[in-house]
Amino acid sequence: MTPDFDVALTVDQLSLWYGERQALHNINLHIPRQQITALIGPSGCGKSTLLRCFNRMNDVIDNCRISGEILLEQESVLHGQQDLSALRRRVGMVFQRPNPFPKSIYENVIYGLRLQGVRDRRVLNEACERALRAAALWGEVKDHLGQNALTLSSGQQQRLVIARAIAIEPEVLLLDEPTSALDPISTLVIEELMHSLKQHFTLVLVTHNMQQASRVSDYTAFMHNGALVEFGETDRIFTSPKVRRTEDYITGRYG
Ligand SMILES: Nc1ncnc2c1ncn2[C@@H]1O[C@H](COP(=O)(O)OP(=O)(O)OP(=O)(O)O)[C@@H](O)[C@H]1O
Repeated sequence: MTPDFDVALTVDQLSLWYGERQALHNINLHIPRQQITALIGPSGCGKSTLLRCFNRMNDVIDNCRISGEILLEQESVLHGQQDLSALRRRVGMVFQRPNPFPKSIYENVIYGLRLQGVRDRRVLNEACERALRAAALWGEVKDHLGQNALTLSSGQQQRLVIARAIAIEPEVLLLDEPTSALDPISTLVIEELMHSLKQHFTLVLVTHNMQQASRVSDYTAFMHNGALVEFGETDRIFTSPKVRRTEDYITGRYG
C-alpha cells in the first residue's frame, strides 16, 4: 500500500538469519522522511537488528544472512553497487553508550569531514559550529573546543556524538537507545534535540521507553518475535492500537 507520507526508507520483505536462527521475518515497512520513527517491542524482538540493516552494520557479523530489500530514496541498500562508506555517510548512527574518540571536541566533530579530505580550516570551523549548534552543545563547549572530549559529561558526550554524526549531513540518523545510559535531565535534552533534528534529517529511534516513544516519535513500529506487528502514527498506536499484542505491550502487560 502506498503510504500517505514522503518515504525515506522502504523495507521490502526483509528477513534475516543469524546462522540457523531467524531474527527478522518478512518485514515490510516505510520510514517517513524528516519524521521520527520509533521501533519498540520486547527485548530480543529484533529492533536493533532491523536498525542495523539500514546502514548494513550486520555485514560484519559472521553467519548473518539477509533476504529482501531496503531502499534509501529508491536506491538499493542491501544489493546493487552501494559502496559501504558512501552508505554510512548517508545513514549515520548513534549508539546506546556515548563513544567519542579520545581527541579534542573539535576533532571529534570534524572527524568525518577530515576523512572526506576536507582541509580548508574555515570550512571545518563553520561545519563544527553548525553541527554543535544543531546538537544543542555549542553554548557549553564553544570556549574550549580543544579540550579532550572524554572530559565531558555523558549527556554532553552523547550530544557530541550526535554532532559528529550530523556534521557530514547524513539523510538518515539511526539512534539505538541513545538515552538509556543517561540521567533524566540529559534524556530530556536529547529528546528536545531529536525534535529539532527532524527538520533536516530522518530519524529512526530504538527505545525501550514507552514514554519516550510517545513523547518524541511521529510514527511507531511495534515488533514482536522478529515480525512487525503494527505500524502507524504514534498517537494512534498509543491510543487505539489495532492489534491486541500491541495494546498488551504498550499498557505494560508484558515485555
Ligand atoms: N550478533 C548476533 N549473533 C547472533 N544472534 C544475535 C546477534 N545479535 C542479535 N541476535 C539475536 O537476534 C534476536 C534479536 O536481537 P536484537 O538485538 O535485534 O533485539 P532487540 O529487540 O534490539 O533487543 P533489546 O531490546 O534487548 O536490545 C535476539 O534473539 C538476539 O539474541
